[in-house]
Amino acid sequence: FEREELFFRALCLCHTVQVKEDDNIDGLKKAQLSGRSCVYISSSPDEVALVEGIQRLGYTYLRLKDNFMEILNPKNDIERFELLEMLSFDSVRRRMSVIVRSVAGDIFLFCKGADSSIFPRVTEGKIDQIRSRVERNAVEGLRTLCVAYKKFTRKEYDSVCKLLQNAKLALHDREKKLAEAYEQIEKDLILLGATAVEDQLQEKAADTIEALQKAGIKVWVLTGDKMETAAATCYACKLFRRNTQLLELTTKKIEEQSLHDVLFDLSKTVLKHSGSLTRDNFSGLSTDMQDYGLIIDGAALSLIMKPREDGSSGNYRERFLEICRNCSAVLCCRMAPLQKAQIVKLIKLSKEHPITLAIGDGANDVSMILEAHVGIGITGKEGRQAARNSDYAIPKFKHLKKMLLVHGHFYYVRISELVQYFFYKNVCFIFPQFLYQFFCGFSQQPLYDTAYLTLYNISFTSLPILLYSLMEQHVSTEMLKREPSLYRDITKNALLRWRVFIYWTFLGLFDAVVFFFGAYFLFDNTTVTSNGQMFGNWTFGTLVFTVLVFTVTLKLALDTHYWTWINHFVIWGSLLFYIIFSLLWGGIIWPFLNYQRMYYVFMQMLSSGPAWLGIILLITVSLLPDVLKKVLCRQLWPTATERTQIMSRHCWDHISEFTPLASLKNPKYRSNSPARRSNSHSKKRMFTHWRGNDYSILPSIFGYSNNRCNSSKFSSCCVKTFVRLLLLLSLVIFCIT
Ligand SMILES: Nc1ncnc2c1ncn2[C@@H]1O[C@H](COP(=O)(O)OP(=O)(O)OP(=O)(O)O)[C@@H](O)[C@H]1O
Ligand SMILES: [Mg+2]
Repeated sequence: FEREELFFRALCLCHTVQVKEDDNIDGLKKAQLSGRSCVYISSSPDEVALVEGIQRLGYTYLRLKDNFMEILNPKNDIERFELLEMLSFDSVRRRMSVIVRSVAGDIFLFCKGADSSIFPRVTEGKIDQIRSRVERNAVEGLRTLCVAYKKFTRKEYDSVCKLLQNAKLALHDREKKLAEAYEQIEKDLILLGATAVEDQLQEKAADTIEALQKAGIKVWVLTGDKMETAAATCYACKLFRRNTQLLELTTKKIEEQSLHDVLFDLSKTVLKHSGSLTRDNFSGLSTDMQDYGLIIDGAALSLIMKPREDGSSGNYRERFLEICRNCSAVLCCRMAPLQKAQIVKLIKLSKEHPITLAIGDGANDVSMILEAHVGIGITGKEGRQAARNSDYAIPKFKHLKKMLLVHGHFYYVRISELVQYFFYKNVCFIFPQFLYQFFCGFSQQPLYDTAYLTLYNISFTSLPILLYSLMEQHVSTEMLKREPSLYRDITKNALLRWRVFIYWTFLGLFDAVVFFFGAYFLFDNTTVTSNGQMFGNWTFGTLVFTVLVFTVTLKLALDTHYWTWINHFVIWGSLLFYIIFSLLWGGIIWPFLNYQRMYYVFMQMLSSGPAWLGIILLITVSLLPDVLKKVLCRQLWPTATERTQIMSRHCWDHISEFTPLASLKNPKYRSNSPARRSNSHSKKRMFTHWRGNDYSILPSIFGYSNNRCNSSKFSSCCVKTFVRLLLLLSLVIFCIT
């Protein structure tokens, strides 16, 4: 064969592609019948691309059967090669080889792999020409591979066989021995040529990365690819921009200067510009500063990680991390899979202890996916290995945006409310019992009836928070997607800090004190109902419990922004259920109870005017501090999310004037919008379905809101009507009593 012909045969034979044989037509027939349309599958998309590409030049890989690889050449002859050995690909060696025997009896080794691993092994061929071509292709962002071959004599092949056999049968260090054998076999090659394959970015990759950066997430790219290719990809996905100054920490640089000097120079450069301003460490870039992008390769990384003789490797690592902290993006190229994991670990254990997320699609990403706090696998062309080892699997990279910025945000808010609300409602529940035992000296008797004790957490107050933790959307999905910076409001565990936790606990204690002493003073002054009956201890407990159930449920109603009919059903339903249960529990003589302590207690309590007044006043007083705090904080120090909430109501408010609002493009809103628009014309007001009561309802109830009241049609009206009714009722009762 000529070298050129050998090159094509090498591409046809040196791969792990399988031919999919469906419809009972094997590759051969299919190729002959229907103009060569075989379906190729492989875990490496590059190989599929190469085999398909070579097909266009007239060489069709047909199949591998009984250890014979068949190819159809441009003259329509079928050539058969016996596959003798396969030296499979791995990401450390970065190359693979096959040893085949032609019909004429010639034995060839075909090897293909990364330029960095092929060039040191070739001794012949147009080396310089091909090298410069490969460089040029890589700069354009193409994935390049080099192809080389070697011919074995019979004797040479026998010794190769023996070498491989020994390595394969070794009981100890088999991996190492195999690697050594491969190293010996794949040398003194003759360079045949190089290939370049375009690796297109997935759709919206650039958009996703931009959004992640705006959200304050620092993006690092870890790849096995060549530096030039990887840098071009980073430009294409806007990780590097035109004004990004690239800093290189590569083997080439380290060969010129020592590692120590390179690190020193780089840290001097990055610190010079950042000056006294401290960057937000691992959580993003500031726009007003010079942007730096760091490029580091695998060899340089292993030098940094290598412990020095004096045992002071920590020094280099720290300096490296210091440089990374001051760069807006970091690109790690020519990384072996374990190095990817090493990097993740290094960041994870750095002094800020940032939360790491690794996302990848190939088998070489598995180790870093396992190492990171959150591992995400993309199911795609490179098989399912990454997805199978991940915490979450997604079909496309672009889904990461919605997953983190929308669902991640929602679930964080939901979970944090769930956890703290649970503490809160149980503090409210338990603390009055302590007060009761302490002040009233009833060490044996509980404050609440057994049924109330049992049902408080499992039915009276369980469903509303459950629903909240599944459905709450404090801002709309569209808004979160459009404004990635809202994610910064919840970074660094903002909603589960000690400060917030202590606030909730204090709120619980305050409410408990209000319930108990409120009821206590009420009982001190009014111990007799209108018909002359005395109030007892059980009535006292029932009163406290009623206030408790209403307060904690209404507190959640006030926190809910996203109102659907299910929320209404569950929240008002829970309260209704409590009332109906209490009426039945005390209103009927239950045959299965030996004694009935609660008989007629609830009804008796409701028949007393002061009890009604007490209940309403206590609920209002216990809800008030939280409402006031929220209203004040919203007005004085609003977070970005709160500003968006306020803004979005304004948008709806003036929608008749500014109709082209982005969210109107969303079909969800579009379907509603005509009705809404006509509504807005008549009332000059726009109602939104969600964004129920973000504590601007309450100012509007009390008449001091500067936002025109335009909250959710149903929910806000319900809440407002409810509060107004309560106020009215308490006034009436107050007058009567
Ligand atoms: N099937 C293959 N045969 C020969 N060489 C390959 C093959 N696949 C990849 N290579 C070479 O080995 C290098 C490292 O591959 P590896 O799979 O570790 O990373 P990658 O695919 O380049 O990038 P990423 O880490 O983003 O998946 C590649 O850049 C390429 O040059
Ligand atoms: Mg790969």
